[in-house]
Amino acid sequence: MKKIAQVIVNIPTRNIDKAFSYIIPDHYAYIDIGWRVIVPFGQRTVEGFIINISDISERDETALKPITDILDDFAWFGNHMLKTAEWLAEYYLTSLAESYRMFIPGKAGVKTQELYKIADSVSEVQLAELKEASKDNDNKDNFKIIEHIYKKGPLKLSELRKEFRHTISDSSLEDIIKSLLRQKILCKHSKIYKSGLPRLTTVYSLAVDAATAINTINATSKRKPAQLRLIEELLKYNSLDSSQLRQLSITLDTVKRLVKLGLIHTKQVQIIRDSYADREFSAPKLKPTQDQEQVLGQIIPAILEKKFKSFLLRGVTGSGKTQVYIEAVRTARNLGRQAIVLVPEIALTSQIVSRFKAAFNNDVVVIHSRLSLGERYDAWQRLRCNQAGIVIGARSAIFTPADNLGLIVIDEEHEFTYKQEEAPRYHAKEVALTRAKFSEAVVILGSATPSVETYFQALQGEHSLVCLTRRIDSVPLPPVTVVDMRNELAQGRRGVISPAMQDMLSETFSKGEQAVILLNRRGYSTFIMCRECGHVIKCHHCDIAMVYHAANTSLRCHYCQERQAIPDCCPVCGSRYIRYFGTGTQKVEETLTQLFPQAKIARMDQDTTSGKTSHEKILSDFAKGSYDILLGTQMVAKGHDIKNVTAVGIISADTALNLPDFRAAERTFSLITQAAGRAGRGNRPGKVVLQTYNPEHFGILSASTHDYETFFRSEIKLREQLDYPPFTQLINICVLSKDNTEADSQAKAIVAELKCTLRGLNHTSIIGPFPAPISKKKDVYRINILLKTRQLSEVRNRLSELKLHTRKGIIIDVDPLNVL
Ligand SMILES: Nc1ncnc2c1ncn2[C@@H]1O[C@H](COP(=O)(O)OP(=O)(O)OP(=O)(O)O)[C@@H](O)[C@H]1O
Ligand SMILES: [Zn+2]
Repeated sequence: MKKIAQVIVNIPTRNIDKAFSYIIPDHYAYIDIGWRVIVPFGQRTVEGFIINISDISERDETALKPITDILDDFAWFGNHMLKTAEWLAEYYLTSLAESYRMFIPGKAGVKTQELYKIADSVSEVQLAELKEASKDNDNKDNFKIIEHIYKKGPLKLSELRKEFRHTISDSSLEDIIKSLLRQKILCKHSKIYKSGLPRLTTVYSLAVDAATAINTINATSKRKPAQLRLIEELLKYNSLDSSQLRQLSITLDTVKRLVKLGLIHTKQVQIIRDSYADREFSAPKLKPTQDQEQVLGQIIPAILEKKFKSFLLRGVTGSGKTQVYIEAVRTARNLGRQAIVLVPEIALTSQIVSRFKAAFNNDVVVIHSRLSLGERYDAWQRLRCNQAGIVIGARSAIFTPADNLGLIVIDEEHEFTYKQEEAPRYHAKEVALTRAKFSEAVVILGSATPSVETYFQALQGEHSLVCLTRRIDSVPLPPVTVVDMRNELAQGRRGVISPAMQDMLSETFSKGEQAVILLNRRGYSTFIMCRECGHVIKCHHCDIAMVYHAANTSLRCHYCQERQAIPDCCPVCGSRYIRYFGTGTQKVEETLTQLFPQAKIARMDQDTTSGKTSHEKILSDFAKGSYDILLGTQMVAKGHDIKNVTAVGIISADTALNLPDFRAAERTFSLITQAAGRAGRGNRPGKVVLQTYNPEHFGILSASTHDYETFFRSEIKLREQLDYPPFTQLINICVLSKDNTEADSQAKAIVAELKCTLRGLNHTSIIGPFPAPISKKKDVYRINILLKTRQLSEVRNRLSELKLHTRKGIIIDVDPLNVL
């Protein structure tokens, strides 16, 4: 009997949020839940995912349309992937399509192309009439277009543009097409292509034994030498593909002739693209230390048990967490299970990639943003056909279609990059924990500075806490000297580099060692403020301070790229004391060059790393010793392990403290601790100088002693007092509109609705509406409503009934990390 499939159609429209039913035709009777299919949807043909199958009723048989095609010859979604996708939509209040498509390379398995064709209802007679009418001048162009489409068949707009580029302007062409569509002479026709499919190549091999081949050639052929050589090569290599043939200078003609004679046969095989395939990696084989053994002693049994369990691995900087991950992954692989390793950013973490590659070779697949769609598809394909079992990638790699997942590692779990700031606004840690539950896998969350929420959960017993409290070989953590910049100023020292930092640097260079200097800003001097009236020059579109760029002496908005000239005087009070404020990397670079003319400086910030490989290149050149100083923004503080770095200078530790965000202290603590942790990782002691205007701040004090526990105890008290996460959970609702009053009234209306919906719920409050800290972005006004609750799932259920997330101009962010 025929069956019905419930299909989620993969179109990113938020107001369609349910599955649709289609008939499974007899020739696809074998397809099942989790398959990707192609279905008609309204006027269109789209990709869909089967999430359920049921029996057919008589009524369905006539009312429903059939599935038209399939995309793969296997079920793309395993059972736990389907469950994870369903959970994702529910938890983050996004549409089903938005969450299922996360598991597809490029988020879609098909590409659609709009074509224009003559409507079926148009008859020859009508065409003749139109031709007649076109003699009248006004309609000449119309008929030219009709005639062309009639002759050529369905065409793309770009093809029409090209054809008529000399005779009809683009805008009138579009007008004419619109009018012909209205008159129903033309109609739209969408054609779909399967995208990101396996790449195939033809492989040639002998179809008969060599003697037969040679005899046949000798008997029939004129161009014997080339043909005989081909047979010889085939005997040597067994089979050859076209690129190998090219290398051997054997022409396709020669091959074809022998195919025709039936001496050679051809086969299509899939080529799997792997951009790391030819690269060599090496790393010393390390025997786990006693501390690592002790931690692994808890993790490995859990992996062997094939049951869900999560660990928080808190290990000070340089304690050898990577080696723990490697041993854990080895255990999962020995069981034949797969592992996903998440890192904050591939470009900044090439060292961890190299270590895994050195340990596991081609069993590792690296997913990064530079992969083409096809390469991404192939990476996943290698996993499916068991050519590889370990995936390393940034947050989206958590959606890797691995069917037999045994372990998920999240390195530097505190990093904010694990949260996606566009729909679906998921946090990779939450997805990982959920996926691991469904697949009975182990999760390791690793960090020297775990997020306050994760550590709290671990103390509550949600994760098993395992610790590495010492660096490898008990190398001491570097001592931190705190310089109070207020004192410096009081003593008339206005330089960006304090004498203490200068001394540390000269000593470092005199020993041939290297330094990292961190500055949490970019630009020359970041913003421009009037010293008399305090006015700050802001972007007209985004309500955020414009950033000064010395390279082209202009001001630029980092949100919308708008440029402005630098004013001579304050636009508000007219004062001429409109001065550069703040310090940027370029200015620090200038100062360093003056102080240490011999030192070679590598600057790493968003300006110098816009090229594709520049992050990796700068870091690897620095690691090789081509530079003395690595200077830059946050990115210089992360993940690298360079033994010759013995000094770390932190120029201004306070910038993050001033952000309008309850996590400001946490961000500052973790940034300083991570940066300081880059120093002295080899056998030479490290040193850190930390400049600050807030030396009493508990975040800065505890970072200066690498003291996570103390930081956590102070921070968690504040969170409890203010009722912030982890004691509550937040949902941010942002209302967007180009019209300020409209945004305002809509926000007020939503608050009224929320009050009604959430009535009677304890420990739940509605804060706002208030303008977002960045109250305007790209000319769109933004108003926030913040929900704070201890009953997230109930609040989510009620919001889901309100269907807020399907409305236009509303962004819902569950567990937001950033409400700017
Ligand atoms: N068992 C071992 N024996 C010898 N050296 C080791 C061992 N394990 C790790 N190391 C070395 O210790 C150094 C620090 O390790 P790793 O980079 O993994 O630290 P980490 O804990 O990830 O630090 P961070 O959090 O600062 O990134 C590396 O150079 C690594 O090669
Ligand atoms: Zn702007």
